[in-house]
Amino acid sequence: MAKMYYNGDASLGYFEGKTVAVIGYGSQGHAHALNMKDSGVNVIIGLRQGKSWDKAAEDGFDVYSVGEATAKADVVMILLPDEQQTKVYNEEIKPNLTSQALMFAHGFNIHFSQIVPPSSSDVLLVAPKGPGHLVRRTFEQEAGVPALFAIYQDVTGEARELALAYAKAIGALRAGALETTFKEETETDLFGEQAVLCGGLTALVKAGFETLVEAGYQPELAYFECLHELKLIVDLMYEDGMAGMRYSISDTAQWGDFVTGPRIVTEDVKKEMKAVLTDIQEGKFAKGWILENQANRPVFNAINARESEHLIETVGKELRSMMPFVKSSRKKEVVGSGQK
Ligand SMILES: NC(=O)C1=CN([C@@H]2O[C@H](COP(=O)(O)OP(=O)(O)OC[C@H]3O[C@@H](n4cnc5c(N)ncnc54)[C@H](OP(=O)(O)O)[C@@H]3O)[C@@H](O)[C@H]2O)C=CC1
Ligand SMILES: CC[C@](O)(C(C)=O)C(=O)O
Repeated sequence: MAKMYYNGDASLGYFEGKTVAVIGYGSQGHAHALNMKDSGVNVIIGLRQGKSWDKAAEDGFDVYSVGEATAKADVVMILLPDEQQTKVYNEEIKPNLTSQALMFAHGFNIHFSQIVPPSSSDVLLVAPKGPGHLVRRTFEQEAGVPALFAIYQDVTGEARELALAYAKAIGALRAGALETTFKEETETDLFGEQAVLCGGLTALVKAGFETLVEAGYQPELAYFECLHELKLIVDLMYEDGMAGMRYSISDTAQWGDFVTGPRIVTEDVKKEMKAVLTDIQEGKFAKGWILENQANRPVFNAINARESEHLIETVGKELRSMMPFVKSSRKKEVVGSGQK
């Protein structure tokens, strides 16, 4: 088994007398900043004027422009949307860099050569394997979300100590961290979110919901069956693996799981997954996403509008409004682009 790193493998001593600038206060930004503050780290925030600025100030942080925060810090963690990082880096971060360590939560821009860092900075990533709002929520519950860390450039000889200290400060070492490379983190993260966690999952849920509704079943029932219960099933897998989930479900369900699952996710689906991975590895996906942003997101916006009007969303909104115990990260956090 690969070496895993836990709280005992890291020291927060790295941060003594140092300041960390968190650039961006969205999904990941607010979680890293608040968790680090609660861990005793001196954190400042770099932003443009707007909703996130107001929220970070309300949360008690000293907030500066991106350039000012960079200049004041020893460590700069870039938690801007991937597609905006290059411009902000070139215009506001780079001119203020002396020898600050430069950090990322995803390797996209370094791996695909959109950001070329100076040779004077340590360059590393700490990438939580979970949404930012859960990075914060689990931290508050004395738990954590696991993370990957990778060193791209180690000028000071302290980059690894920083990576582990940072992972500890945001609570990731309560769950465990694994060392990787920028290439491996970037390619696997893009694959996971496209093929399984976001793209694969939403397509599967929608297909199930549409199949039931088109066959004349009630949309509310289809929502409970294909979306709501998914969380309850995944919770069991999160707690005890697939065997744990299968322990809790009926034997009838387990038999259906065994004989029908492979009819849904066929060898053809796996073949397509391999093609998706190849597109990622060859930079085709990255190029498409970069160009889509340069064109002002015509395709992204069209699909986003269409998706938000899907029956599963309107029915789900209505049903969830009757379940006040269902936690919503959006109710508390209105900042960030919400695109990731
Ligand atoms: N979302 C997630 O859970 C995960 C994200 N990551 C990585 O973390 C990084 C951050 O992503 P995420 O947290 O989703 O981002 P969000 O879209 O949630 O937040 C982005 C933040 O950046 C600010 N911002 C945007 N543009 C600018 C700008 N031009 N100047 C200054 N501030 C700006 C936004 O402020 P404003 O309110 O002004 O728009 C907002 O505070 C990415 O590299 C992503 O890949 C990694 C793991 C999981
Ligand atoms: C699954 C999406 C993710 O990769 C994540 C929350 O880890 C992201 O980039 O947002």
